[in-house]
Amino acid sequence: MIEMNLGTTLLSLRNQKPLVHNITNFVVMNYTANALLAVGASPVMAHAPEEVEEMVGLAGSLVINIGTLSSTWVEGMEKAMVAACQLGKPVVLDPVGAGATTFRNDTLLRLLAAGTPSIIRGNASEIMALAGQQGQTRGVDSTQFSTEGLESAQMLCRQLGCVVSISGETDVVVGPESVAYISNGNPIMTRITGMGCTASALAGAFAAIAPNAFEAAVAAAAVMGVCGELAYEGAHLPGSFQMSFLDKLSSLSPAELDERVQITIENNG
Ligand SMILES: Nc1ncnc2c1ncn2[C@@H]1O[C@H](COP(=O)(O)OP(=O)(O)OP(=O)(O)O)[C@@H](O)[C@H]1O
Ligand SMILES: Cc1ncsc1CCO
Ligand SMILES: [Mg+2]
Repeated sequence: MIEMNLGTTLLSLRNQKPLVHNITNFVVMNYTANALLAVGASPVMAHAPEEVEEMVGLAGSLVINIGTLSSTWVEGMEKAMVAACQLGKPVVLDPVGAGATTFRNDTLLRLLAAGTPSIIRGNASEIMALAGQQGQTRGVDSTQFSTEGLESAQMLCRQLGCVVSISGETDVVVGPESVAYISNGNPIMTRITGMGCTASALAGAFAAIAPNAFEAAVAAAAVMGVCGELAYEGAHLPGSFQMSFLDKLSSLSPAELDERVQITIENNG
């Protein structure tokens, strides 16, 4: 069974301060950059096709989030994906709204043809839609429980050769050998936009420094969940919770993470 020391991984992130190149959506850009800074990483947002290849060269990892697409952005995402894969840099793909529109579905096919992400992180509806299962995607919020996406995630993991992380009440992280269940967090996290996008950005930060993609995805889910719980202790409404969550990302100690994380790891298959 896999041994993981998440506190040490968090410490390593803060010591190494990886540069995370984000091509993400207009809704969450500012919050995501602040979350990456708060946890101890260094964010850069850059989507122009003219510069993404150079930026990927500087970064420790790339996060592609398809939340608010346009044709020019897709061109930038595709170029960045190719460059990251050529350079061996980890890529996190957040398939926001997968299954909702033809444009999103076609874009995801294009990106997956351009390269293989290290981690795909989405909610259950998105992961099920990406796997070709008839999910019930309406927009960007899930209509399914995370555990309902397990088979889809296992299929994507096998077919694409990447880690698949499904967020929700329990976060389910599917790797080639193991499946991790992380049951921290608070339901208020669904009342604020962009918590999933933040989870993907953190997965990018951890992917830049962790020994493997599975550990990176687990660390991101654990930090999200534990900080969600800590933030809720002092802030019960969405506005103050959002600010408190950033504070907890920066004040969370490695020991606190190890103490509070609720994780079960099983063999995959
Ligand atoms: N019911 C819940 N209880 C506890 N934590 C939750 C719950 N639902 C979601 N979370 C946590 O909230 C974060 C975001 O997950 P969610 O599934 O809402 O992402 P998402 O749908 O992609 O969000 P968005 O698209 O708004 O960014 C994750 O860290 C997840 O663990
Ligand atoms: C609300 C919303 N719409 C497109 S992207 C986004 C942010 C959460 O995914
Ligand atoms: Mg999302």
